[in-house]
Amino acid sequence: MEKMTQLKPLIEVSGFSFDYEQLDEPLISEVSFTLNEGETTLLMGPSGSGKSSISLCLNGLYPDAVEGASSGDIFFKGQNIKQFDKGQLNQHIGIVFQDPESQFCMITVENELAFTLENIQTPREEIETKIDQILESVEMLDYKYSNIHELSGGQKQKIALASVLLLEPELLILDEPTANLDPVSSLEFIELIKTINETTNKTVLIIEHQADDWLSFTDRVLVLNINGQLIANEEAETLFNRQKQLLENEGVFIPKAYQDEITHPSSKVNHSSTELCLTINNLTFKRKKQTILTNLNMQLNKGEMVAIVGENGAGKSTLLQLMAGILKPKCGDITFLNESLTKWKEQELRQHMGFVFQNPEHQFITDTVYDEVSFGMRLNDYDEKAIKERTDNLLSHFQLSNHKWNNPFSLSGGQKRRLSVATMLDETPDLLLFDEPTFGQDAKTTNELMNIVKDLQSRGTTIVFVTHDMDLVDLYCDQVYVINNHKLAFDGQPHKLWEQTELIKDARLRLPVRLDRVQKVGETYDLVH
Ligand SMILES: Nc1ncnc2c1ncn2[C@@H]1O[C@H](COP(=O)(O)OP(=O)(O)OP(=O)(O)O)[C@@H](O)[C@H]1O
Ligand SMILES: Nc1ncnc2c1ncn2[C@@H]1O[C@H](COP(=O)(O)OP(=O)(O)OP(=O)(O)O)[C@@H](O)[C@H]1O
Repeated sequence: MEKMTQLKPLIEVSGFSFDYEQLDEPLISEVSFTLNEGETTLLMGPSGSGKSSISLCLNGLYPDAVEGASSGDIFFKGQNIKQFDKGQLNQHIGIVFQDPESQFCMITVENELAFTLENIQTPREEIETKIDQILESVEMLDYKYSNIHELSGGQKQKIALASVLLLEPELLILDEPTANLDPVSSLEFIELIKTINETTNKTVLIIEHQADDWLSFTDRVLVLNINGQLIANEEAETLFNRQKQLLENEGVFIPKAYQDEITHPSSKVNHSSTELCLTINNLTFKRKKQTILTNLNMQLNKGEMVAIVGENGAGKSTLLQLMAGILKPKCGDITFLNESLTKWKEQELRQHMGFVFQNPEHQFITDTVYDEVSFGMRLNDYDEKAIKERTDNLLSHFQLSNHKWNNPFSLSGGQKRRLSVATMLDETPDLLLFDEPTFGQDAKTTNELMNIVKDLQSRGTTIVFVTHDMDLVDLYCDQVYVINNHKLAFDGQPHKLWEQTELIKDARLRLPVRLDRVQKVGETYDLVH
């Protein structure tokens, strides 16, 4: 891509440090870098390294909005950001937060977008057209009058982006923007950002754990390490070719095009028995008048690991909540361990079944990370010594020991996800339902999380997870279910699904990387096995 020959700095960060009062060590340590006008920069680093925090410092929201302090300087177009009025920088530097829910103020999609436009004094007669145009560009026009809180996770993410794009900021910061998008929406989203970057010369900063799909228009990659130091600031090609080991040690995902080996699922061990764990018979589910699922039948065996996949809004989370007994079907029946879900007592059901919500915050109920993990053990009357031992063990497994006494809401996105999983492991459940288990995780924590899940599976737990990550399905699952057009469109082993070209297209999925044609720097090779 042709970029401007004369690089003009938009943001200059100079010897910048930042710390939260709550943390023992400074989070960001004397970092310096420049974001030039029109450039696209990727910011990578392990979970908890401070990526979201530094991006909130760039638009002046932090340190004022939190109990924290900074030193060093940040300049926007040559002017120190301390000299800008509060709120003024927001119009120049737009952030799409990691958790899109946290940025909504209004109830409906239309009102949310109108509110944004009113705030920047858009003439009344232009508002409707601008809303329609932006919704069209993120393929959400059909949801203009919807209640935002009734949208699926991926749909919320698209509305959050639309809202920030309306501000026409000069710097667009996207914090893990595709984490909840289905594979095709994710590629389309990246294409949209690429077009915006190319046609409007907007500067873009993307925070992502998996860089693969962004590389075609990334100018530079910045990498923070867990001590908040900037350990890389260079072009992707040199970085991933020359610094692979360093990045791997930090837990950073190496893009597939730069990996020597692509993991093949041959090592998968099948732990499933022929005994049934959960059965769904003729399930049909509607929300208000909208049909979500029609006539679904499923049988999950004990010790099986299965994935539910499908496009955004297909009904995956709804299905998971039905399996957990959180939603009740009006038509059809769900049987868990040979007993209809309607007959289970709530407390007993929760002892046998774990549920990890799509948004981890929805399940936090205490004030400290330690209490959150030990909560279930207390309900089950464990003695204090056993509680302490098991809780400390889980915290260490999930790399949360340093945050033991912190408030769960103050954790980073990846840490919140790990905590939400840890809270479900106070006992070995018969069934563990996960909504997007690995989103927001770096390479190391993804591996560790999946190892913990595999270990549970080997002890007989049936694992069901909703995911948009086809590599995860390929590597770990015995069975995969595809929800498409309200129906169960596929039920079988992952390698059989990869043969269903039409369905993959129709359900907006993609092939796992080992089966995709991979562009390895300088050569093209076909990895179809
Ligand atoms: N408001 C806060 N108060 C105290 N500590 C915080 C607060 N927000 C974040 N932290 C801590 O700061 C560290 C960095 O968090 P941040 O969200 O910036 O990380 P990140 O690199 O974006 O992580 P992830 O990849 O998991 O999203 C974490 O250890 C987190 O617990
Ligand atoms: N609380 C709710 N009230 C009404 N409708 C809802 C509610 N939650 C979800 N929906 C709608 O139900 C449909 C299915 O949503 P669901 O969250 O199950 O989809 P999903 O497949 O998990 O999507 P994603 O991949 O985007 O998370 C969507 O069209 C959504 O708008």
